[in-house]
Amino acid sequence: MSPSTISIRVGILHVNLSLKESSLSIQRPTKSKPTAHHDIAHKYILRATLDDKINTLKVAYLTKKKNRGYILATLEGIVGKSEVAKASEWAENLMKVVYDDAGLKRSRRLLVFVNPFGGTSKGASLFAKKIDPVFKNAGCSVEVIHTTHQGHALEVVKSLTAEYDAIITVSGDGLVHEVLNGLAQHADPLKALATPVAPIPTGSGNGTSLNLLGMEDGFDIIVAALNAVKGKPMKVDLFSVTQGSKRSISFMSQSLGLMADLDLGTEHLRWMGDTRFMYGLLRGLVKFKPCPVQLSFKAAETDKDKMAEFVHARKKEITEGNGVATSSIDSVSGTVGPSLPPIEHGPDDQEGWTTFDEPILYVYAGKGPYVGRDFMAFPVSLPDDGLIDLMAMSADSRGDLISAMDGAPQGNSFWHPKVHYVKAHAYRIKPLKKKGYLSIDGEPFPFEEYQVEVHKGLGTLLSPYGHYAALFEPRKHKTTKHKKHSKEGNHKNQ
Ligand SMILES: Nc1ncnc2c1ncn2[C@@H]1O[C@H](COP(=O)(O)OP(=O)(O)OP(=O)(O)O)[C@@H](O)[C@H]1O
Repeated sequence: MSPSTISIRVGILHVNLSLKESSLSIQRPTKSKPTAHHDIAHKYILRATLDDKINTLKVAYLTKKKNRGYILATLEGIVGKSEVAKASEWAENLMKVVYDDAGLKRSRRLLVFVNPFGGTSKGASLFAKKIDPVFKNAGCSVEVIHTTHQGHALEVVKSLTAEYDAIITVSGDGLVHEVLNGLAQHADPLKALATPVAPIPTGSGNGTSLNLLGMEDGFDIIVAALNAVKGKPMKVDLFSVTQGSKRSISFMSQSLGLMADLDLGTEHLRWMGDTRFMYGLLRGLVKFKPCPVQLSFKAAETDKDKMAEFVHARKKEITEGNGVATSSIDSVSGTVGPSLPPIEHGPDDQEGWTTFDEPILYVYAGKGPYVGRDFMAFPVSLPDDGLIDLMAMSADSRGDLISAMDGAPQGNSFWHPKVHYVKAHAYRIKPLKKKGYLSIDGEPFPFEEYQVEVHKGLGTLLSPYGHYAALFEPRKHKTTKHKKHSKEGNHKNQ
């Protein structure tokens, strides 16, 4: 049987390391505190190695500092000569428990893109000082590319020949968008898109990290680095956005009207970090300009309560281990296929479409609950339901907008009666004026006619949980049930 406890000498202190069921207990007994110890949960352990040339055992792990988030910690100590074989076995056993038994591959091969100009331009130094040491201490092999221009990551990924366990982006959501489009343009796109992508949040829009890691850890670059090392592949739907003959991949959101203005119209305020989105919202409130577009969609579900109950049940199923949201690295990298799925809901598809015929303040569509830390726009979004969450706000009054934004970080806008929310297979936008902003995954696109449809499970992200981390509950009392779209005369069936 493998030894569960090993003793090392750190300076003049003797430290006992005991492997427990769900943690590693580090005991540093002193005269005054003979039972002093702290426990590290298995998920935070990066690696244990024994260097038998210098009889040294090293354990690398993450630990939480008060008011500072997580930091990388290492513990190194000398093993007695007679204990070297035991220490080697102990280290191997620890690696087996924290990687193999958890279905995780050790020492991942990572391709890392660092955008030196993302967010407040701290990506390169954060990578060198904080993120890379986590990868190295976890034993990962790391190939780093500092992007020199927009489209750089796309060009590299498009013609990748080597295989990686994951592609890591050190930037915001824009670089994830670029990488996914590069994978989609690869000669073998389905296999390429099975390579998991994991963001490390150093951009100004980091909604993907929030969705994967949750509100508490979503901006913690160390937790995001841990996700790169130990997260499990989670299949996610991707969208095809078609404008004329041009097809792009979107993974997160498309927005028009107020929600696009507050993002693209505040580019010059990047120094503000994500506070610029709040500034943009206030400016939009003052202007209160309707969005000149016609929206039509192919609905799958229009009942908000049913959506909330379904997402709640699905998360519970995954948390209790009955869901199948994640897979092992080996099983996803085996997927092969010749080309991207065809467009199914092109202009020839005319059956079952509904047109929204009220003046619209904004259209927001996407996947993943958070679009930023101030707005859980799609609280009932699921990674792989094969549907896009589509929201349109009626342009009735400023008061509606203010009340709809009340509780926006918790997803409460969803319940607002003027926020029309459907789960759709596809939707189309026809601009009614020449000028406007169209933001796709936070990137500017031509304000022209387009259509979006969903490809179930086409992309892969790394996730610690196997589901989006956002917390959102079905409402307890259904007192003021929202209007159902199809029955209220808001929409025309074509
Ligand atoms: N070296 C570079 N120089 C200029 N642009 C770059 C570079 N590397 C990547 N980009 C582009 O910068 C854009 C912003 O990236 P990203 O969203 O990841 O960061 P961000 O700071 O959150 O920006 P945004 O707020 O615009 O979303 C993306 O379009 C990306 O392709």
